[in-house]
Amino acid sequence: MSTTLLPAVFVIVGLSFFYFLIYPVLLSPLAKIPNAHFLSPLTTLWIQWKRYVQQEIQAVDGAYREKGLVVRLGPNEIAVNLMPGAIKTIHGAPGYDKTEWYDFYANFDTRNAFSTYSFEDHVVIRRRVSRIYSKSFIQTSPHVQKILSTVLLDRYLPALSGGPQRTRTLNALDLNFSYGLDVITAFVFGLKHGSNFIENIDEKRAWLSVYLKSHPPNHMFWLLELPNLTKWLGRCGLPILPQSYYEARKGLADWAMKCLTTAEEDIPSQGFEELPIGDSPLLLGQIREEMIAEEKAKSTSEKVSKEDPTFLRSESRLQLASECLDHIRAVRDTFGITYTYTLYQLSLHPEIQHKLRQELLTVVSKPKHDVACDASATPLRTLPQPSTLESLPYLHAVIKESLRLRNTFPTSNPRITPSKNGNRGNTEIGPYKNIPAGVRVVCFAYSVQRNEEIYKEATVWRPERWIAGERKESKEELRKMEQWFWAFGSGSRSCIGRHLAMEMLRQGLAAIYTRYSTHVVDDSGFGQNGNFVTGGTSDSLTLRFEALEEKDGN
Ligand code: HEM
Repeated sequence: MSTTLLPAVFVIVGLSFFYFLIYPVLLSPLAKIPNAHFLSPLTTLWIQWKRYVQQEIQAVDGAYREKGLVVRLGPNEIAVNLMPGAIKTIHGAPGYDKTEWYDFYANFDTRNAFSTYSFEDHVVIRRRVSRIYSKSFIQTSPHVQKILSTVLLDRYLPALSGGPQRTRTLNALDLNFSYGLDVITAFVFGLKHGSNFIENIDEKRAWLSVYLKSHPPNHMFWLLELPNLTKWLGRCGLPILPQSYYEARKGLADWAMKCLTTAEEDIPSQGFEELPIGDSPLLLGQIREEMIAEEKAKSTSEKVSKEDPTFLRSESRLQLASECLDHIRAVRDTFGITYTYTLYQLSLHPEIQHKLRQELLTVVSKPKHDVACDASATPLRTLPQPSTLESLPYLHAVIKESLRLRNTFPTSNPRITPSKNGNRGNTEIGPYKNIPAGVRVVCFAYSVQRNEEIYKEATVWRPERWIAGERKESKEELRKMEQWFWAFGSGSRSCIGRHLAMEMLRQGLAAIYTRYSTHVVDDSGFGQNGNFVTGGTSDSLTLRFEALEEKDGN
């Protein structure tokens, strides 16, 4: 080597040594944070490997237990399990933006509320839909009530009907996926254009199979963690993802666009809520009207008219479709699993099931002769009042406890520390100060809601912990439990569908437990492997539904 090059080599080696070793290990503000693994300050290899083998939550949860509630996962990444301050700031304060991790959730290559990066862009999209997801709308809209009563009373209960034997054994997970999807697709497109997966089982199987191929569990690591590398390798002829993934994504997008177009054609000029009750495409119609108003405000042309379905510029239509499909995905990935988990726990705890039934029967009269024993009987046409169900403490406790232990958001939903508004380098997370901009932060509801200091016997499903007069916990302990409850996230990017989800959970449980008792037949396919049930083809929970006798539960 020429001697003139030697100094340059020394400088490069020295700088590399400083940049890759001395700075991250000793000088970075993150160096004060305990390392989840000894490699963490140097490389992301350890945590990325855990993600690759689908052990991320277990690895991070283990690190919290050993090292404390804030741990360092990589040179520029930390995990936080500190409520309420730290997590509610990370998931709530402006500036904690999203990253390319969310690119996967952009449908039609177009961002929606969930996948927008910045707080500012998100506010605009979220504002469009907040009215129809508000609690008052969900609980009073005749359209929502009609959707729920159609799906529950005309489809779900008949599916449980055991005929003269009065008993039916079935895969509850499968049925509950259909319940969630039938409700949300009707909420998005109207009953007329939504799915009827409960009754059309083959159609449901085909849809779920396409869905799973478009969210391939064994390839999610590449899609979420390394989206750019994955794309680039694909372009270079080294595809990581199977061809079936691309076909399924296209299939799902085509399905959503077809539903959207046919539902849109039915929207009358007076407005989407003028359609027959239940047929109104609430989500699609609401976003569309908001977008049209926004475009009208921007447009100089007088031709702007909502009667013209081609009015929305193509990019707005893609945004509309992207949003609609995202809400369907959000339900597919959460609701059916949480609801099934609730039925599972109630089936494992007959005494709690009995208490719940007694409470429900104080406000809902037990149907004397209905679909529970005779599918041809005229079903009851109405559901209990939403506000009445909401006031039942035992029902509330059962749901809350189930959401605590299986809220089914098994992903890290990362955010980055802010770089704007003079915050550069001044971010504080728990006891750690001067956290630089652009640090990736992950938090898991799994760990938040299993903190033994907050929830006694945290891994035990015990609804009583939430009930005044029945709990062992003091008022102060209850206040803390409420503070740490994080099933729907927090801040402006928290779950927009929480009131709909709660309504579906309450009405679903009331419909079942005033008519049936449930019993576990086979739970070997339901989350027994320590991982989350994400609805793979082999996941199942077989329950037996036994119609109640006249004397039962009273
Ligand atoms: C048990 C049921 C559900 C659970 C546990 C749940 C949980 C969550 C959580 C934790 C988030 C926040 C993610 C983050 O911080 O990045 C979220 C976001 C979201 N959820 Fe839910 N969810 C449920 C049901 C629903 C339902 C029924 C809908 C819609 C109809 C829905 C629609 C959404 C949407 C659109 C977002 C993104 C919101 C935004 O970015 O503004 N979810 N959900």
